[in-house]
Amino acid sequence: MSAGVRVRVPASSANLGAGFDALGLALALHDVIEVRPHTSSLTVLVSGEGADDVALDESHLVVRALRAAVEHLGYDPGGLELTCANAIPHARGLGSSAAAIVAGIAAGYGLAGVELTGTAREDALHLAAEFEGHADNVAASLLGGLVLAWGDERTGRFRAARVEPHEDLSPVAIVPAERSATHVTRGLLPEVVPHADAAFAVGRAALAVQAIAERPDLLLPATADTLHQDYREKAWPDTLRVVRELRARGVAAAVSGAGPTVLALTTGSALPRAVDLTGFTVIPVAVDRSGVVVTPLG
Ligand SMILES: Nc1ncnc2c1ncn2[C@@H]1O[C@H](COP(=O)(O)OP(=O)(O)OP(=O)(O)O)[C@@H](O)[C@H]1O
Ligand SMILES: N[C@@H](CCO)C(=O)O
Repeated sequence: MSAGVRVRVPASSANLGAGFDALGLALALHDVIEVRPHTSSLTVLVSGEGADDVALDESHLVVRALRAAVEHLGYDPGGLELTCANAIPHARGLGSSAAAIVAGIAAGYGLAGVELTGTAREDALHLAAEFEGHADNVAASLLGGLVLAWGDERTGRFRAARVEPHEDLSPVAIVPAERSATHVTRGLLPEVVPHADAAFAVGRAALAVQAIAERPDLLLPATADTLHQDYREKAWPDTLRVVRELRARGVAAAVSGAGPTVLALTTGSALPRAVDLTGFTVIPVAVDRSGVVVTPLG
């Protein structure tokens, strides 16, 4: 029987401008969970982010994802002790829910002795994306680097491709204290957008892949958006002010995921002092290139 597993999972920033629900970048800010066999059915201990407010029972997001994974694999892990050391801020647009889901699924695979490679990894991605509702953040947390995510209209399955980001890329997360729930700001989006806005977004999202992988000099035009940021402005007006002021000064800034964090994609230069960042915490954060890592406990 497995002595348990340790799982390290990265944060992520989705959209990256116009790549709504399609592009994601893994960030080197990690939650670490450990899962061990236990005599009682379930014990959950949480430290760090969310310690005061997440559920400590079967409804805990990591537990729900782990249960879904072992059920999918036909494995019964018995009683479990889960400890979570969380560093990813919750409800700020840094993919905390996706990281929790990927951590739970990876732990389930680890307990069942199934390596997250090949078709097992493809299955895990689909399972995680079904949980989250879209694949951009979960793909980044699973695979690391830059990810391009899509749903296959033939099979109904979520898929993702990984691209290696340029070595000079230096993301900066500009994180406000306020939270914003993704399901709330998704509710602010329109059913349809003008064709010209869709055409603009297609070009910029495609450009974003090239800029992040090969051409950091193109990051500013590559991170312009017409699909979601303005529609969500009333949820976080100060976030959009910061995005606009940074962009006006040549910094490739976009709303991170569903906000309210601002992601600046720099090549190491300092942020302009003229932009008022009062109330925000500035966190330079490297690209995570490895994705989720599962280690057996001895
Ligand atoms: N490590 C975790 N353990 C348990 N629950 C979590 C964890 N991380 C996130 N959650 C749950 O997910 C919620 C946040 O999810 P939400 O999708 O709104 O934001 P996010 O994932 O941080 O940001 P975004 O999706 O915009 O990148 C938290 O309020 C909490 O209920
Ligand atoms: N693409 C998602 C990312 C946040 O989960 C959104 O913007 O709603």
